[in-house]
Amino acid sequence: MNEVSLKGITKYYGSHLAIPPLDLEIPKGKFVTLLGPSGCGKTTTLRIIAGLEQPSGGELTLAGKTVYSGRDSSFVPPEKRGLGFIFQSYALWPNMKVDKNITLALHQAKRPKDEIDARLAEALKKVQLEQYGSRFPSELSGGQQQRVAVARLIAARNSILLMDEPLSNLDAVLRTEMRTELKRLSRDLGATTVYVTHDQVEALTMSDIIVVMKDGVIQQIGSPYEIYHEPANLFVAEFIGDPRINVFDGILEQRGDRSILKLHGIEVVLEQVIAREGGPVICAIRPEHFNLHEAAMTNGLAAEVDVIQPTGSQTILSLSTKETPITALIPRFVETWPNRKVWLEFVARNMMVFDPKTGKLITATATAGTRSNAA
Ligand SMILES: Nc1ncnc2c1ncn2[C@@H]1O[C@H](COP(=O)(O)OP(=O)(O)OP(=O)(O)O)[C@@H](O)[C@H]1O
Repeated sequence: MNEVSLKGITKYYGSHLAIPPLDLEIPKGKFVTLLGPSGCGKTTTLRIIAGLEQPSGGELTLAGKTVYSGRDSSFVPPEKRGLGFIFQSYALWPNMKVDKNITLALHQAKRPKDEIDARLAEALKKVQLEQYGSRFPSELSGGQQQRVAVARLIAARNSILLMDEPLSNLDAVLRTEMRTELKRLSRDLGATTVYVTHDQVEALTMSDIIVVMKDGVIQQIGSPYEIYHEPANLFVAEFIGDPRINVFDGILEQRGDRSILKLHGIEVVLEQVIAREGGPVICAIRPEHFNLHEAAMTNGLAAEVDVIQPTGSQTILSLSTKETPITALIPRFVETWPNRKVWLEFVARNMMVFDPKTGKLITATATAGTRSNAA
């Protein structure tokens, strides 16, 4: 049974339809991220699950219990849904010390004192704030306050956790640390987590399942691998990946038993035959999927290295060609490029092809990229 189930959920703000009928099934124990650009309806969807927003129609079930139904207008309020929240602002009570902030809900639920003390100690230990129980939130750094919010979730032991951009106020180093902590928390609690972000790195690093949304409509539901390597459409392909995927206009030609892509004067023989008539298509290739050559190649795209940006383990190269700017990513630290002229080889296996009218993927690039799982 799915832990969170949305069936035909809609949401109007006045006459504005923010969420057209939305179906989403979230399996128990999974870390699911709602990802998309600003205004795509991620927060509204999360607030509907939380009960902070009343839908306009549809049905919502949590752990098999209907908490909203448009049919009879039944609505279970947030405090009765048994959910744990962590939002952008940590929502700590400023006038309560850390230990009270963590245990407030347990006191309200009239749990026995021994149990509350034990859960508090465990939660403070998990977030390494054992010495901070008697401080006020204002006496803590932003990262420590965030950890108090995490400790509150640990102590509450909710089986469904809802998180809305919880890391957006943190600096880069803390953000990476907290990413690990939240992922560990979700795993250790065996919780079903619904996480909202517009940050694709967070989505890729933390999720079991990513739900990509645009204008309130789900574009794709898949594992991080599928979303990255087999994007359902051009929107997903362009939204995921940093640096962005390179996109070209191309022509598909069927020649004998081969499908060939022609773009910018070069030809790429595709590994699979595409079962459709030849004609204009949109091709896309990720920056890490070029091979760069110093010597001229007949079937390589001539380019000039324009800007070099080393990021540490990788270097982003901005290249110019006669037709279009291209971004390439190479897996080493590069500061200078002796001879600016290069030839870009397209790796056919990694070329994605999209329908120019619908934007839908027409090649299944299941073999793209290298998928590896530690033994
Ligand atoms: N209280 C409100 N009143 C009117 N319109 C709203 C309200 N809240 C959200 N909307 C609209 O609903 C749509 C979805 O908003 P929502 O906040 O869910 O998007 P989001 O993807 O979470 O964006 P962001 O990342 O910027 O928070 C947007 O068009 C927004 O303008």
